[in-house]
Amino acid sequence: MTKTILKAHELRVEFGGVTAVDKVTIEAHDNELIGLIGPNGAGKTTLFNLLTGVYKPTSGDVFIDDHDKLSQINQLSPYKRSQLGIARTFQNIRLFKSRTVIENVLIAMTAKNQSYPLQAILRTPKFYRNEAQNRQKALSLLKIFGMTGVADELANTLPYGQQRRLEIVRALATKPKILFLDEPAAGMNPQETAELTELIKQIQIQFKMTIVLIEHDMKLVMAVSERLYVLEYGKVLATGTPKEIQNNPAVIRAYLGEEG
Ligand SMILES: Nc1ncnc2c1ncn2[C@@H]1O[C@H](COP(=O)(O)OP(=O)(O)OP(=O)(O)O)[C@@H](O)[C@H]1O
Repeated sequence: MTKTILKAHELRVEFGGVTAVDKVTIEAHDNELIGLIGPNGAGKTTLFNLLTGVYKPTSGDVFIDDHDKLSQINQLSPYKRSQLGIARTFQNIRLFKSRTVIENVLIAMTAKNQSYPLQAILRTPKFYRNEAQNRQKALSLLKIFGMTGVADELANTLPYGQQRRLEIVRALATKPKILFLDEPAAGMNPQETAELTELIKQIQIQFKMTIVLIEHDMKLVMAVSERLYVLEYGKVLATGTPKEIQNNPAVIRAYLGEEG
């Protein structure tokens, strides 16, 4: 039986007079890769912000799996949601640019552990033990992504494609059960996009997590998604497999305009 990991029920948010997300109901299952597509301004990023806690809904609910039952998380902060297993990357890269690659991963790992700052201040033996273990864990994560060679480089010296890759590694370092990727291919060249496509497939196989992906690059999104939701004017216009969506006349019209 497929287990629901994340659910939005009739989710709605208004900014002034604009309803950016309008009664959206979606579901993501265990180990499923969901693509979220739609024309510019359709409400994709706003929906991500509602699901990850940046915005609170005007109405409707967000649920996440918590020990095998769905728990309503409408009022939880992004930090609390990350403790429940939600991680994300952003459209604009948000790395600690003047920190090294491995420091970026370590910061993400320890951010979830509330007792860590106290251990760090007191410099307990446990702190040193954890430090060494975390470094090892960070290095093995970086190894999976072919980044051990740059572990001690400053994040802002990496080429663009690798910075995006590091953002994903950093999100994975929090051991999420659901990963939100907001336009991970934005600004990438075709070679980097092809590498990213393989990377996303590999993450899903190796980490067995639920992934929700916003992406404008149709080749990428169609290659990796098992199921798609199409948003238009803040509403769900269609849902289905990539093949069903590509052949859906309403979706084709939404992308091409009335004459399409
Ligand atoms: N904080 C905000 N205040 C006011 N309006 C907003 C805010 N955030 C988003 N909007 C509006 O909500 C609508 C949906 O925007 P959103 O950025 O979610 O779309 P999108 O599908 O992610 O677009 P894109 O593909 O261009 O990134 C737009 O009309 C946008 O102008």
